[in-house]
Amino acid sequence: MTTKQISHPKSKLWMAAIKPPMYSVAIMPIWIGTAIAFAETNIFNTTVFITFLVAAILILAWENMSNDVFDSETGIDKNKHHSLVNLTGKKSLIFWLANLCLVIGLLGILAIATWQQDLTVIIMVLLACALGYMYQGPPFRLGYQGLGEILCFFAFGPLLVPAVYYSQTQTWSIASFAASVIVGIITSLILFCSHFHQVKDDIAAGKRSPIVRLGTANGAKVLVWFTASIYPFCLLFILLGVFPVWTLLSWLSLPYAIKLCRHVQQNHNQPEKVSNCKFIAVAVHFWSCLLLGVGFFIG
Ligand SMILES: C/C(=C\COP(=O)(O)OP(=O)(O)O)CCC[C@H](C)CCC[C@H](C)CCCC(C)C
Ligand SMILES: O=C(O)C1=CC(=O)c2ccccc2C1=O
Repeated sequence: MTTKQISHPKSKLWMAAIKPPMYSVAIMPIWIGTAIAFAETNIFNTTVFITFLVAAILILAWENMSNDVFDSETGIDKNKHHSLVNLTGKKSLIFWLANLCLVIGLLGILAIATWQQDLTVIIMVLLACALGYMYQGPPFRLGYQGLGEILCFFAFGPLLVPAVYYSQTQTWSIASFAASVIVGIITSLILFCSHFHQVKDDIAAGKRSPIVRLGTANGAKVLVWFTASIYPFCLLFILLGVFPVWTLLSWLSLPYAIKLCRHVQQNHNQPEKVSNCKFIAVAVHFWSCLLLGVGFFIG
């Protein structure tokens, strides 16, 4: 009985620390880049697809583990019980595990570059990783200046999606750049949502997140505009003939987008209630990206 009572919250903390749903932000750009490549060229290289997928998951694991390590140094995570460093008490173990994930992930991308005899993909992924480091690592810590969303947009959007397309085809595509704008915006929205419940801790640690800068009420308004923007963007790309009409399927994610905006508007200043909004944003990301890729496939 006692073991059960203690072990349940502990396992919940571990799940919160590992955050499995968050890994869809690494998977979906690979899906979309590959779907566009297949739709436009009929090329699908399974080995490259699986290698990129596993590498992306490992690189995101590095980003998240090293985030807990770097945040433990600034004191911002002192109340975050689900930080891997706080959970294990072993900062250097987490640091080296993170680096191991990064090295294996980058070796996967290097393998793709070697098969292709072309450094383009590894250079683009290295640039994305550099942005990921600058978000949280010393001496930059740009996330503390409120610049994380811009880095996130470029890393997961215009760097990653065209890199995936290139890994399949060794050419460029306007559609992959257009799709990368949508993927970049939705991924940055997840990061934006993750700040609403942390205002107090962020201010105490000197982190000027966008929500600290704007206030939670204005942040909720900005969220609505950016969330809404992805749907007209999709329509615009269809009207311009860049996307097939079937990509309108991504509009089926609208109920999640509406749920997200309503939830944040109602609870923006109540940390316990708003804290789950980043997972609603993950659902918007998942469904809109999945259906966008399906639209390319059918189209
Ligand atoms: C670690 C990230 C957010 C956590 O932020 P925060 O410290 O506010 O959260 P906690 O409260 O949980 O401490 C994500 C940061 C994203 C970053 C700006 C860009 C990452 C780039 C990737 C490493 C590139 C990935 C490429 C790959 C998938 C091939
Ligand atoms: O823990 C988080 O809050 C986030 C983790 C993460 O990997 C990620 C990736 C891309 C955008 C946002 C986020 C997070 O917010």
